[in-house]
Amino acid sequence: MVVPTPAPRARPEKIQAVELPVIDLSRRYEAPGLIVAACETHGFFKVINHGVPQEIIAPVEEQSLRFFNKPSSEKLKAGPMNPFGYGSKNIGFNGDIGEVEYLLLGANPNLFDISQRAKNISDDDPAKFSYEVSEYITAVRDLACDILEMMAEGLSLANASAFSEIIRAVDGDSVLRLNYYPRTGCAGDPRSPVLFRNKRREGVSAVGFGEHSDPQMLTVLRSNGVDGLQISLEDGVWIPVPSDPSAFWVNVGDTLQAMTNGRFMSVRHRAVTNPHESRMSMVYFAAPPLHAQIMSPPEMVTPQRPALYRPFTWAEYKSTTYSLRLGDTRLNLFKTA
Ligand SMILES: C=C1C[C@]23C[C@@]1(O)CC[C@H]2[C@@]12CC[C@H](O)[C@@](C)(C(=O)O1)[C@H]2[C@@H]3C(=O)O
Ligand SMILES: O=C(O)CCC(=O)C(=O)O
Ligand SMILES: [Fe+2]
Repeated sequence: MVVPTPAPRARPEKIQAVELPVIDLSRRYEAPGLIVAACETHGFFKVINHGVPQEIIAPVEEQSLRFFNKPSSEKLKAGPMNPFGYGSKNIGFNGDIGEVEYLLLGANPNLFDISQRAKNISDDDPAKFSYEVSEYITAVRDLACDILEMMAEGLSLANASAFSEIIRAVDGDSVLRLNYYPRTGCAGDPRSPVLFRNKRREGVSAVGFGEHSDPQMLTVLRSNGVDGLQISLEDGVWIPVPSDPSAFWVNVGDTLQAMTNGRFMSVRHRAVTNPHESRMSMVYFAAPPLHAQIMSPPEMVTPQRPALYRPFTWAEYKSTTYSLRLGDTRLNLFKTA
């Protein structure tokens, strides 16, 4: 007789409002120290006065929203997601699902994926859209590199470009992800993976993008003024991240955790939907080239703090990531002991 495995019981979870670190990048003298502190305690912070003009952000956000509002048959022309393109509900290739639609685009200006895809994303002027996306990617990449340089300064590294030069490499593997979370209008949809009551505003919420850490070095995220991102510093406790369209939220990825020998933490996070408004996020993942060796600068490893992870290439880390589930803690597989 086959004994059915009981369905796993949902872990009780708690929502906890916490004040999150805010770094004013116009206060250049204090930013490096504050960024390092935020990366050690939260792996996450908001940047204001970041210098990315609204004129660069708005066209990409508007065109992307227009794309997500198209009928499914049109959107599918920008797919399948392999490895880039349009995807709906399926996240990765190992059975993860969420209440999310997305466009995953290669963000290396030298291997520019968007120029080929733009015609299936923007029908009014694909060349213009491709140009606008490339402007956005350049701006957020420069912002990511500035932040990485401030991190190196805050950590007193001899090489101030130790982190940023990897992201600036001509063959970098960075990615732009445009996520669209329809409002949870379809309560009772049997495909919704997790549904729970939203206590703050009566209604039902679903998990749009499940709990995970980002595998790359640094993530630079903005959303369209609708809340939904949450971070977790403690198992089962979720901290809501208020949306601020004038700012960017930045998080440490697994690769930077490894390069700082565990001093910075790659924060676990997720995105939830709400019954009132749809949400869109634009997420830039700053990644090394495939062949890059991920190892700590010498100052990060001391007799008191021996190497926590063995050296590995980004190609090795990426293929491990893609062989696992979204929520898996893949960096543990690279520990020295
Ligand atoms: C289930 C998966 C989707 C993902 C690759 C993975 O196997 C595990 C990590 C996922 C993630 C999370 C951050 C980024 O959104 C992403 C593009 C990445 O690099 O790792 C996604 C991957 C994806 O959606 O393909
Ligand atoms: O949409 C969001 O706010 C989070 C998305 C995310 O974590 C991701 O794309 O990796
Ligand atoms: Fe993420």
